[in-house]
Amino acid sequence: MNADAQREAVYGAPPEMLAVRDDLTPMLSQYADLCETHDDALVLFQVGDFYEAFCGAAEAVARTCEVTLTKREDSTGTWPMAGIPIDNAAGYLERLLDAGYRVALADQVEDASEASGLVDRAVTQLITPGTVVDEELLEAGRATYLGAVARDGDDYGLAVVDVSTGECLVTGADRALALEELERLAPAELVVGPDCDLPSLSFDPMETPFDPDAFDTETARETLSTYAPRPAAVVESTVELRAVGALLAYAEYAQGDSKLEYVTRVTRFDPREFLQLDATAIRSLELFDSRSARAGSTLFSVLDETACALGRRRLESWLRRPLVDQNAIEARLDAVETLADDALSRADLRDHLSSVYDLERLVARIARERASARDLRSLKTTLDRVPEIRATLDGVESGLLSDLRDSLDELEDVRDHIDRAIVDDPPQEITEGGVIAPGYDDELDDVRGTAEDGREWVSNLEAREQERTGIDSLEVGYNQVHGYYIEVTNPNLDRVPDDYVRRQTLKNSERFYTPELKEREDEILRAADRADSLEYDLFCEVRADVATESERIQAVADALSDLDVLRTLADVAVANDYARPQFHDGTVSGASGDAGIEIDAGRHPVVERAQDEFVPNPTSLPQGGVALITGPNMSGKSTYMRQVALVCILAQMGSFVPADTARLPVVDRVFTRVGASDDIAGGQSTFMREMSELTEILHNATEDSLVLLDEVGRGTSTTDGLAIARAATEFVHDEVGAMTLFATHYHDLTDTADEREGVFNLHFTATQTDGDVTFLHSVAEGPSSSSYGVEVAHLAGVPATVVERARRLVEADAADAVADEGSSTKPGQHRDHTKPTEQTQPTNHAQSPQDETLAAYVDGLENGHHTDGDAVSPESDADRVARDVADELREADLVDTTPLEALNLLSDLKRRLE
Ligand SMILES: Nc1ncnc2c1ncn2[C@@H]1O[C@H](COP(=O)(O)OP(=O)(O)OP(=O)(O)O)[C@@H](O)[C@H]1O
Repeated sequence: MNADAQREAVYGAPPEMLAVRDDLTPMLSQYADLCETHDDALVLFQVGDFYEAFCGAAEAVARTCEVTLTKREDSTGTWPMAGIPIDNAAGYLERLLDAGYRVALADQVEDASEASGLVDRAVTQLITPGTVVDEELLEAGRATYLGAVARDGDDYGLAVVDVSTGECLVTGADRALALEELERLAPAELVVGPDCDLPSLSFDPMETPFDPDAFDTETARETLSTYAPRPAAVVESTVELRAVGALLAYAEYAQGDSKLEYVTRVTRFDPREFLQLDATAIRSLELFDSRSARAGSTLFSVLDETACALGRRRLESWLRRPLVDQNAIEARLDAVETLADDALSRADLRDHLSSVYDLERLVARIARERASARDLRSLKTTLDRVPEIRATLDGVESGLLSDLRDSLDELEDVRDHIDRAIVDDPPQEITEGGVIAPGYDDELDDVRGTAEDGREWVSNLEAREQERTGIDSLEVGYNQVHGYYIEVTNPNLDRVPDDYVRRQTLKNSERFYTPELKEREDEILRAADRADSLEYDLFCEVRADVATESERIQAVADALSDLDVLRTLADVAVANDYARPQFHDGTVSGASGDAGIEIDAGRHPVVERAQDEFVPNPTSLPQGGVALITGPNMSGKSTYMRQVALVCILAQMGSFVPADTARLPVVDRVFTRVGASDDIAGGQSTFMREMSELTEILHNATEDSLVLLDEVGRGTSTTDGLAIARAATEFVHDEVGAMTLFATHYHDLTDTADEREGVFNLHFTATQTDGDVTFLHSVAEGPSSSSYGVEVAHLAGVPATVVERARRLVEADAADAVADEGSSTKPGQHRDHTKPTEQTQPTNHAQSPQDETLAAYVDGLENGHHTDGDAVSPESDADRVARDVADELREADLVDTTPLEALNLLSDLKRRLE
């Protein structure tokens, strides 16, 4: 049995109970019923202060939570049983979730003391990765999404909801785009509609089977209409409607079949309204997760100076979805600039925002009737900061900041209500009194007065009775079991008056009560009980009243989230010396002239923080330009390429950038094919993965895209790899026109620059002394002459004998190559590195408009010409190159040449000959 099957085996009613169903005790019968109606989860059944599970489920709970497996015995049998204490259930629930269980909490839904017979129980909450709402089980700064996908032919609908905050998003797209969006949102749990047929994803959501009828168009419309009166105004297609309808239906089911009152807005978005970043780009640019040894160093960690959880979640969402609307970007940049120039306001804002509670989750708890009196007070404390925050923003220049200021509703009515109703420092429990402030409710004040008078009477009793009896040691006390008593020590018992009634005998004393004391006691207890239940009712009323303002509070939360991010970006810009990026007018394709990427002294925001010194580098990548970047291993090629992409991403999320100046286009997508990594889980070899990522880029990149290619082709033989690299470079340049940075160790590729105007060479250099290489990390024009691979191997500690042998092999190979070229290559017979062999031809998918061009392109390469019709004349070129090489060899001064220089020269000559 696999793990899933093992878990599912304990869902549903235990077969051994079903076998004696009619004989079960009423309680176990109720348990079996609830297990049957919730047979997609492990039912935890409230019995007093514990959640209990029986039979197979008990064994699973005992094993997973490391609690004792006990048994419950009754007339119908002996049932294995395990229980977890409700008071600290969170830790145990987390273990069950981590082990992959779905858990249904069957709570007692009536007061056990008021129940006649069996206490009523119902499943109030399903706990699964996408439906958890308990603060302890949620990550503070990260949205936890529950998602649903629906399909209609080639169209997909995708919806997500964060049940802890009420954020609900829906979108629709073709398969590729929908999958990309799914990867970007990475819901923790996914309800998959009929026929969706999803591929394996790069994250690992729990896939939840749910009633396929929920995806039915009419059912979905009905579900959505309780959240949005006019569903048609929210979604743009039935497939979107089906996704969001099913999503909300499942979320309601998970919350004990109740409407999610705090989902006050369903927001539709179009993925094309954002800079598209697929999972590969997000991963390889290390936006959120670090793959390198510098664990924890990600772009997000560099940016995360947020003051509150609201800001942290918003920052994550801005970084995942940079904008493409230039006006919106500029509005954010204006706001960041305003705050960057105003250290005082920035500090004030930080101060205020750091005492802001997680309003979104508070509101959700309030609406779900799970908020405590402390939660209401936290809400009040947070709202108290709003006027101060507004005041900080008084007279700000930025349009966005003043809009945010205006949307900060001070919610005076809500604040005032909470302030009047709830005491300053309420207890955690809401059923035991002490929650409602004096003066809020007349009846409560009366009842409290009665109890108070009674207590006062009791507190004076001791003195009165001492005087009446003449027993100085007489004491009045109280205990939970016996209530109030008058205690007299044994030597004084003969002085006890007649109206004393014996209550309890101790070793050295006797305890008594008087009829009057009893009467007062009953009065006090009645009044205290009445006060507690009145307080509870009043508290629920206040909570319900506040819940009706959810939408207003959410709007404040929204504005505070944005503010915290803008303030954070300003802080980061100042602390790290970032500059405001300038955008060209319109996108690349819409502009003329200087439309490419121009960065002066750019830095990699994460690497620069991880080391003492960082060498800034310029970038000048014109529209449609392809930069081929060569240089030794470890010289900084990948860092350089990534820093360009990160600058673009930062700029489009509204952040300043690590550079002296940056003039940028608005790019529509950032594509990366960076580093060779196996996708064993996805069943792809390194090379297959590399090729499918390349295919993805060649199909989808546009002239507004930025493409990073790092060592494409290295997963196969040199000849094939080089051919693929060359064909891809030419295609990206000739057909796609995307701005491209291509790092390569194929030095032979660099001559593409001679053939195509938009292709140019950049290289990174290193100096070598006594066999050791020092990297300069600075980019320069033109191709590099050597990769210094053997020297880097030496630096990395490869044993000296191996390094020495490698060095000799390289020298011999270079010498052979020269000899080969001299003896066997005749003009017109040079090796054609551009010609892919059969098994490496890119597959013709013929799916996108670019496919046909791509296929034609590869055809062209095979037939020795290019699709752009530029006939090259290999023979005359070869003659010329051979002559130049011969001249250079003749002129070389071998006496003053170091072995490395000789090797470089050889490599260069060889490259040119080939
Ligand atoms: N501009 C820079 N200034 C200072 N250090 C740098 C710079 N660029 C890169 N480095 C350092 O050099 C290391 C190697 O850089 P990087 O991985 O970019 O090299 P590479 O040329 O892509 O190597 P390979 O070809 O082996 O993939 C980085 O981890 C970083 O520590």
